Amino acid sequence: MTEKPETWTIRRVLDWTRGYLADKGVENARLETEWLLSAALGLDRVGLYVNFDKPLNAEELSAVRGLVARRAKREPLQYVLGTQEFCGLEFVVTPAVLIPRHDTEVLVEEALRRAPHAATVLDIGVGSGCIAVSLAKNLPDAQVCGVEQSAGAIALAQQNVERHGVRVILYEGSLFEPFADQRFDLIVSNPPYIPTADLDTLQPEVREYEPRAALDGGADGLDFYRIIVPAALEHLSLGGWLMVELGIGQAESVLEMFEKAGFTDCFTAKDPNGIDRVVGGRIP
Ligand SMILES: C[S@@+](CC[C@H](N)C(=O)[O-])C[C@H]1O[C@@H](n2cnc3c(N)ncnc32)[C@H](O)[C@@H]1O
Repeated sequence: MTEKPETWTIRRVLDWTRGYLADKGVENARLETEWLLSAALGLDRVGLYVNFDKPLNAEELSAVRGLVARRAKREPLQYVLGTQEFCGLEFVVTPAVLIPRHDTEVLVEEALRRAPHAATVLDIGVGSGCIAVSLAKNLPDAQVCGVEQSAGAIALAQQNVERHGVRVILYEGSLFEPFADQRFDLIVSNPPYIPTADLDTLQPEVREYEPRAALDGGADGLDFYRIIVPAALEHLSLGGWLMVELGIGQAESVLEMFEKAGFTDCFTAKDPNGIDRVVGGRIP
C-alpha cells in the first residue's frame, strides 16, 4: 500500500508558518502569517478562516513559500507585501524607500492644523512620498513640491503621486539645492535622525533592509536639523512654517535650534506614545 502524501490545508500551513516565523524572531507571527497567506492566496483574512480545511495546490504552496521565506530572513512585512498604509492612503513601498511610520502622521496632522491655507509646500526627503501626497490630498489647491537625493526613491514617490491622483512636483537633489530663490508657506521634513553609532543596534528589519541614507543622522542624529533649520529662513514666506519630525530625546536640542535661528510660535507635538515627535515654528 502506498502512503498518501501529506495534505497542506490552509489550517496546517497557518500553524506551521506561525511557528516557523516565531522561531525566526518575528513578533506578531500569527497575524503576519495570516497577512502573508492572504496575499499569496488572494483571500482576505475571513476567506482564510472559512477555507481552513481547503488543501493548497502546488502553485499556491509555492506562492506561500516564496513570501514566507522572505519574511523568515527578516525582510520587513511591508516590503514583502509591497504596500503600507499612511494617513488612510495605501503607498507602494520597496527597499528604495523608508517604510512610512504611523508616528509621522503627527507631522501631517500638525501641518494641516497650523498651516491649513498654505499655498506652497515643500517636503524635504520625500522618500515614498507619504507626507507630500497626504498633504496634497488635503490641500488640493496648494502647489506641493518634494525633494529627494535618491533616484530610486523619486521614481517610487512618482508612482505613489500618480496612484493617488495628486499634483506633487518632485525634484532630485539635496535639501534646498533645487530651490535657489524659491520661498514656501510650509516646509516639512522627516530627515534621517538616527545617531550613526545606533544604526547597528536596530532590529534586523530596519538595519539590513531600509536605506541607510534614510536613517543616518550623523554622530548625534542632528546633522540634518543643523542645516535645515537655519537654511529654511531663506526659503519661507512671511509667516511661513517649518515643521520637522525627530527621534526620541531630540526635541529639546531641535527646539533650541529653532529659537536660536529666530523662529516664533515654536511648538513640540507628541506622537500617540507620548513621545515628542514634531518640532515647528514660523517666520515672524
Ligand atoms: C527618514 S526618511 C523619510 C522619508 C519619508 N518622507 C517618510 O516620512 O517616510 C529621509 C529621506 O531623506 C532622504 N535624504 C537623505 N539625505 C537627503 C538630502 N541631502 N537631500 C534630500 N533628501 C535626502 C533619504 O533618501 C530618505 O528618503
